[in-house]
Formats: sequence, structure tokens, C-alpha cells
Amino acid sequence: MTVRLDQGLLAELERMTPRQRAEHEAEVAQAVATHRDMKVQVGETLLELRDLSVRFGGLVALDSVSFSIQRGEILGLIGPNGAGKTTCFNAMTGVYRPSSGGVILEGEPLGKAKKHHITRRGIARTFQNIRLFGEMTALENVVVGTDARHRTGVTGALLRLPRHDREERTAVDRGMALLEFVGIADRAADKAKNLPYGSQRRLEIARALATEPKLLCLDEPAAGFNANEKAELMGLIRRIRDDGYTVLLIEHDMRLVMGVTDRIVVLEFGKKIAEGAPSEIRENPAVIAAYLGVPDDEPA
Ligand SMILES: Nc1ncnc2c1ncn2[C@@H]1O[C@H](COP(=O)(O)OP(=O)(O)OP(=O)(O)O)[C@@H](O)[C@H]1O
Repeated sequence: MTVRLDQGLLAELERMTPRQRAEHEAEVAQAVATHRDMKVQVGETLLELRDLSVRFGGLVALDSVSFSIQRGEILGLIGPNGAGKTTCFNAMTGVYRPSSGGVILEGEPLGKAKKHHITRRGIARTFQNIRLFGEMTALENVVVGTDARHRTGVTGALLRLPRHDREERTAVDRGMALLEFVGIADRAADKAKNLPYGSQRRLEIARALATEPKLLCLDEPAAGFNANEKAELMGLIRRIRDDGYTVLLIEHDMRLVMGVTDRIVVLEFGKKIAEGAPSEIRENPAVIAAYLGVPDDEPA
């Protein structure tokens, strides 16, 4: 696939015949999904939290929580403020160490693996508060994300080994494909800090996808979005799943969660209080009680 950095990309897409457009989209989808493992079975357990507890001094943020994530699903993780959702992400990505219990990825415990090893093993995340490199362009932010996968490393880059050149070209091509996939290819050459808020959120997702994750964890990706942006985000999350990724979604907006997830796990005060299909969760008395009186964007 040829890299296009010019601002006229969208105009060019508009000029394409439906057939050219379909071919182009297939090329982008292929580049985005290049490294996903086609042999994996959708529906197998990808990740398991087994009796996971995280304590901060006397505060029990997670109390023996167990659930699993199946390959190819979109799992929602919901609960009132302070329920332990972000702590779950942090324990799964090596930010916090479990006080007891653990996280098992593809049958192997994460143990004491460091953050970058966990990224390499296939877990990527976005943050509640956007964390981009503001002075770098959108494309550079995504290409940096691919570094976790590169084998030549810094020495190879300094010596400009042939493999590094090859990897850089691949990373740039894939980066452009990812920007197009999330809908911001026309802003590839803009500094991240100059992008509108919604585009920054999309860029965070592209950057996380650049690490070729088996599991993509999204922490409140719709925060600050209007209804249109939320609807577009739902479409994007579905396309990510359809492209072979598994998604774990923390989100307060009930309409979005109910509309996009296959299953939902509910936490309250650090404990799992329910797990099931959106239709079951909506009717679950414990869940309704947990949310009573809690202000929410758009109640279910
Ligand atoms: N590093 C920390 N040190 C001390 N307490 C913490 C730390 N991180 C989280 N907590 C506490 O653990 C509990 C769970 O917090 P967490 O951020 O996981 O909740 P949450 O469900 O993500 O909430 P929100 O929806 O408000 O983001 C809270 O009581 C919080 O104050």
C-alpha cells in the first residue's frame, strides 16, 4: 500500500468509483489486520481475571474479582464511580500489582510482567485522560505505537540496518492505514495537540491498535462526545471487533454500552455484582440498585 500524506486524500477518495473505493477499503482493512492471528478460534478464552484483588493500604479497590474475556467479543465493564473499573485495567496492564489472585492471558499468568512486556504480549489500552505526544504529528504518534513490535530496536535504527528501514516503511504504511481506519487520515501531518478533541480520542485508539493487540482496552472513549460522535464511535468499535480484535470497554454511557457490547460485567465497591448479556444486565435488580441515584449521561 502506498503512503499518502497529503491533505487531498479525502477528496481523492470522493473521486473514486464505488469499485475503486471498495478495493481501497479492502486494502486498508488488510493493512490494519495484517498481523492478527488468523488461526485463533473466536469464542476461546483470551484473558481471565482469577480472584483478582487490589488493595491500597486499607482500601480494597478490587475484591476477588473473576471473569473472562472471549476472543472476538466486545465486553463492557461498568459500575458506579469508584467501583474499580480503571483499577482492573491497571492490574491487567502492569500498572498495579495484584494483592492476590492474578491475570491470565492465553493460558499464561502475567505474573510480574512489566508494562512494555504486557504490551508485547498483546494488551493495549487507551486512557480516560488522553495521553498523546502533543508535539508529534498524528502519524508519528501511531508509528511510535508500532515500536513495541519492532525487533531491530534502537541500535538497528542508529546503524540503519536494512531490516530497520523495512520495518519503518511497514510501520508508516500501517500507521496511515490505521489513521484512515479511525477516520483521521487527512490530519496525518498535523501535530496531535492541534487536532480537535474527538480526533485526539480516535488517534489514541489508532495508536493502541498500532501495537497489534490481541485485546484492546478502551477507558471511557466517549467521554465528552456528543450524540453524533457517540454513534460514530459505536460504529468504529464494531469495525475494530469485525477486524478480528477483542475489545474491553469501560464506559459510563449506558446507551452506548448496551448498544455495542456482547456481554457486560458489572462492578460495585470492588466486587463483581453481575455478568451477562446487555438485555439481562438491564433487568438485573442488583445492577438497577447499584445505579439508583447515580447521575448518568443517558440512563438505560
Ligand atoms: N493509586 C491509588 N491509590 C489509592 N486509591 C486508589 C488508587 N487508584 C484507585 N484508587 C481507589 O480505588 C477505588 C476504585 O477506583 P477506580 O479508579 O478503579 O474506579 P472506577 O470504577 O474506574 O471509577 P470511575 O468511574 O470514577 O473512573 C476508588 O476508591 C479509588 O479512589
